Amino acid sequence: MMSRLTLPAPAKLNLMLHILGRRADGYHELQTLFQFLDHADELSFDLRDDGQVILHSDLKDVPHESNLIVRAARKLQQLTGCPLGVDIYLKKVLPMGGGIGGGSSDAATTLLGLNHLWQLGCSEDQLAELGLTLGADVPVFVRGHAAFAEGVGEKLTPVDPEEPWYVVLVPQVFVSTAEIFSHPLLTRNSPPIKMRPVPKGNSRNDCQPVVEQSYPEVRNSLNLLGKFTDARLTGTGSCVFGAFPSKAEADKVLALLTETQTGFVAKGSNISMLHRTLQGLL
Ligand SMILES: C[C@](O)(CO)[C@H](O)COP(=O)(O)OP(=O)(O)OC[C@H]1O[C@@H](n2ccc(N)nc2=O)[C@H](O)[C@@H]1O
Ligand SMILES: Nc1ncnc2c1ncn2[C@@H]1O[C@H](COP(=O)(O)OP(=O)(O)OP(=O)(O)O)[C@@H](O)[C@H]1O
Repeated sequence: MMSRLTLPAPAKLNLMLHILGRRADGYHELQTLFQFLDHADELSFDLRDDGQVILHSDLKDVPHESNLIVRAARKLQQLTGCPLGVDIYLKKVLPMGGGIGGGSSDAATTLLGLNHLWQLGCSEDQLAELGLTLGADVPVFVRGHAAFAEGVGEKLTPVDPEEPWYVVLVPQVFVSTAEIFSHPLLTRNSPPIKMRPVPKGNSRNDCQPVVEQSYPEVRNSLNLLGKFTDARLTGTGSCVFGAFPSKAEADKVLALLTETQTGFVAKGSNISMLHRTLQGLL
């Protein structure tokens, strides 16, 4: 009998995000740079032999069957014909609708975790392809390496940017990704850039102007963090981040902002916590 498997589902940042155009199906062509954070949800998997997938979580707003964790597990059963089931326990740490990819990361951790628990032997390519059907951000979490992404986010080139400490502020608003991508004023015609070398400094997120305009809380957080360092939106928000050379400096800045802001400090990492944990199991 295999014991319980516990794995992290870390957050990501989009260090830059350019929108190049819109495809016929409404999805947008992007260029973005993904890096992981050492800050994560935690998922535990207990094997069941009756084929049932049961998620135990305190997430009240997401119905069981539409949770990306359950959807990922079911898709994996369908792909492989696996007769086994699982009890999954979710400890939610990452803010939802924050642009740090919590739901997508949970899905990826479920795919890799169940591939291990159910001993399916699926390749990373297969899991990344399946992941893309769950969300544009899932493949990078399946791969687990910081990357330039093109296409809708699925064409990944691994890269190794610096790994600073980040202050991430979490404005208390929910930003809908679909709403931002359908905004009439969104920039959709950025020229493609050369993805190498890794662009440094003054890069931008094309979603930021429309998000700032629609959500004054986000603009406020950007202004506050911007007093200390270059501050930017991740994904479609609401979270904003800034880099610092040490944990001590990041902690100091967060402490100065805690009166009005919610946030956390986390190290950037080019190999995701999930993959570091899985490597430790082998
Ligand atoms: C903004 C990013 O977080 C950057 O990493 C991702 O591109 C969004 O990834 P995600 O949350 O996994 O997005 P999905 O769940 O696939 O899509 C949510 C909605 O965002 C829009 N969407 C998303 C990704 C993309 N490249 N173009 C889009 O237009 C679509 O309207 C879609 O209905
Ligand atoms: N396991 C899950 N955790 C969080 N959200 C989930 C989960 N499953 C489904 N969802 C749904 O997905 C929505 C987006 O959640 P998520 O936390 O991934 O947002 P996000 O950080 O903005 O993601 P992204 O950066 O990919 O745009 C939630 O509002 C919720 O309805």
